[in-house]
Amino acid sequence: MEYRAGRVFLDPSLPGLTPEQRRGVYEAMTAVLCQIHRADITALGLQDYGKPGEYVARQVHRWTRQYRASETRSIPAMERLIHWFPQHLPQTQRTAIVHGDFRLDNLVFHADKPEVVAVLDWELSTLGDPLCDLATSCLAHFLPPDFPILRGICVPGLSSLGIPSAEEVFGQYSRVMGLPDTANWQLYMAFSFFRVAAILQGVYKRSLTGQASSASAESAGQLAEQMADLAWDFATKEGFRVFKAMPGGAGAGQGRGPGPPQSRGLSTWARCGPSRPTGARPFSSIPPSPPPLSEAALIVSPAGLPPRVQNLHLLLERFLQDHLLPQEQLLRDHQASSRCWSPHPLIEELKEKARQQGLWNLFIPVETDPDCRFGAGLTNLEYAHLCEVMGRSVYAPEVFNCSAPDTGNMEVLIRYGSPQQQEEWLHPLLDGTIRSCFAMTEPKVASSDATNIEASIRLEDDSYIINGHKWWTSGALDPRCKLCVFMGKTDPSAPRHRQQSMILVAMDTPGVKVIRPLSVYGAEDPPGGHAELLFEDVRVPRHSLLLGPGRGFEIAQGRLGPGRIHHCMRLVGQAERALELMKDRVKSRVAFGKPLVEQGTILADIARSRIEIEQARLLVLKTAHLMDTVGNKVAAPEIAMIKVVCPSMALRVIDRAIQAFGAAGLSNDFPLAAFYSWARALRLADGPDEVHRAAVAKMELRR
Ligand SMILES: Cc1cc2nc3c(=O)[nH]c(=O)nc-3n(C[C@H](O)[C@H](O)[C@H](O)COP(=O)(O)OP(=O)(O)OC[C@H]3O[C@@H](n4cnc5c(N)ncnc54)[C@H](O)[C@@H]3O)c2cc1C
Repeated sequence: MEYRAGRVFLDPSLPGLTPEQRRGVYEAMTAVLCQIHRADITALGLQDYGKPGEYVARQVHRWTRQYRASETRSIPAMERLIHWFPQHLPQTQRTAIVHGDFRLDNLVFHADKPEVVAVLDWELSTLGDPLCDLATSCLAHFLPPDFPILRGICVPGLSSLGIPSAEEVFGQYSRVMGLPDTANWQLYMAFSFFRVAAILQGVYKRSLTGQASSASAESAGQLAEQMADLAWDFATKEGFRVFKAMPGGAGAGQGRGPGPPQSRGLSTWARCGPSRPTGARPFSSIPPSPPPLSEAALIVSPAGLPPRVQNLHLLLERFLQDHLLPQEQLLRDHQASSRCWSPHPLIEELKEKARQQGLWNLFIPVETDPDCRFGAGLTNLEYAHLCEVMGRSVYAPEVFNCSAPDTGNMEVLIRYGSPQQQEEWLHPLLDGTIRSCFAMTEPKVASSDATNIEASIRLEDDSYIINGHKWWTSGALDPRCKLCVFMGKTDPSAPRHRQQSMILVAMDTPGVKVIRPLSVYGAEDPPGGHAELLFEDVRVPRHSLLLGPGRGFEIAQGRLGPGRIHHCMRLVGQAERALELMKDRVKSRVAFGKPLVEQGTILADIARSRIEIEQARLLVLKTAHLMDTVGNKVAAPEIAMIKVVCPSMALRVIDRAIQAFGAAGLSNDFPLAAFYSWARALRLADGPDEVHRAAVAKMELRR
């Protein structure tokens, strides 16, 4: 050993470096690992440095033993892994010097150049399978930034930071080492996380016996389970790869066989990095009718989500718990104060925090944004679980830049906006620096039938002149609202569904007048509100029209599908929170000599609520799954069904919670009253129940 001066990077996201410098650092890391693995053991006289061969098998055995010795309860994923590994050991293993703990913070870098000058911490080094080191070097790729024992870089948009994805790291390694491929890398990731889980379980056991005492030691038990789940997720992907490679395996494709039946992990992996193979999710070749739902295809619990999404789920839950729910009363009080029409500064602070954690623009479906240019590349099904968490607080969607009507407007701009429209409006919306509204409904006509809309959009020279009377334009009163997506008629003589167009109107254009805020059960929902607006000879440039004249319905269809399901996902979350509040309340209040929870009617109400939430959630998840696999058009019956089911379900659950709370349930001291009025509004907003039921019946009769 010798003294070497240089830099040690403790934060793997490498703050303060440019994307090129970050890439350079990660490439140097893999390059030095190749150098270590190339070392000639015999020439160095290190033949006895460890046992040759069977390294992974021995390691699995060793960590299984360690785990068993510190087991405090059964961790299902550990049991599955212990059974799985011996049957899936690598067929061929090279032997090299293995560092044993090869991580970025164990390297010293040159002061100016992306070059490793020293490798530290060799205490676990031995002879073994070098791919284990490579997998260890990629652990951070699958952990969130605030993971307690190892800072992670599992955030959306990793490639924009310049950091190569784990897949790219494995690719670089196999190129430099001249290996044919490292197709079984997921096995090595599974092993690495298995080892981390076993270590954490050991820490947890020591905390129980008083040998290790800190808050993080106590939480190690929970983390051990999470790591085991992550390991199992990689194991299932590896199992699926082997299954596909077996004669008849891939072609059979029926989800039956020795491997797990779904490739969800593979597609998730493909979406994580910039090198997502084109055609990995063949949307265009999807059959037109819904395929049978296999058990694994429909992930009904967050525990079944791919690791990256599980992490987002965990981060969201923690964010709500730590930062948002404790501040809700403050925000409610602000909304009831005389300053209510100015957004509370806390919201902007929380937005910044959420953004730093990668909890930002998660709503954009991978189908709309296959290269993850704007969002996190989640499927609707994955987002359903995350959006449900956001539904727990009425303030959450805005904090994560996932709130209506901005989400619908952003999706419209991604799908149909010209580069100029995207530059002007989409980017500030994605950044959360402005907000927007959507003006379709009019007071003078029954707007549940959008063909009734009377507002006019008339071409004059190089401008469109807009005239119309709108109401219930949500969000229009927010001082940050700069854009209105306006629906009106460009050609009243065209066929019924070709008369309407959508056009982008800057809110400060002369002629846009706010008449008043409308109220829902007396509440004006500041600072966005629901505005009655007058558009009088509003002149906007010709290029503000979206997609083209007469294409308003086409855009509305693209806009409303995802928007509707997002409302439903959030309503499931609202209902969950209402039930949770109800359970806490009835355990702590005593009436007529016993806790309320012991009253039969209360028990029946709790049971009814649980049953109804589960039913609604399953239908929401099925709808999301269909949207992912067969598209919004084929999923139209389910989209209409959930739009009817969820608001009514939430209303019943929230109403029972309010009843159990007594008068307090109606007050501003709890979120229940706001939940109730919003759920009620959603029986109308985005189309009344009757219209959706009529659509379901029509489609049913056509079947
Ligand atoms: C809180 C809130 C926020 C909103 N935000 C927006 C927004 O941001 N932008 C926007 O443009 N609009 C918004 N809306 C308006 C909403 O979309 C409309 O209220 C809705 O489409 C119904 O239109 P309407 O109010 O004109 O009702 P109408 O069309 O007059 O219908 C009235 C009733 O008639 C019945 N009905 C209608 N059709 C049928 C049928 N086929 N069969 C049987 N019965 C039927 C239903 O009971 C319906 O509720 C919002 C509404 C609310 C409450």
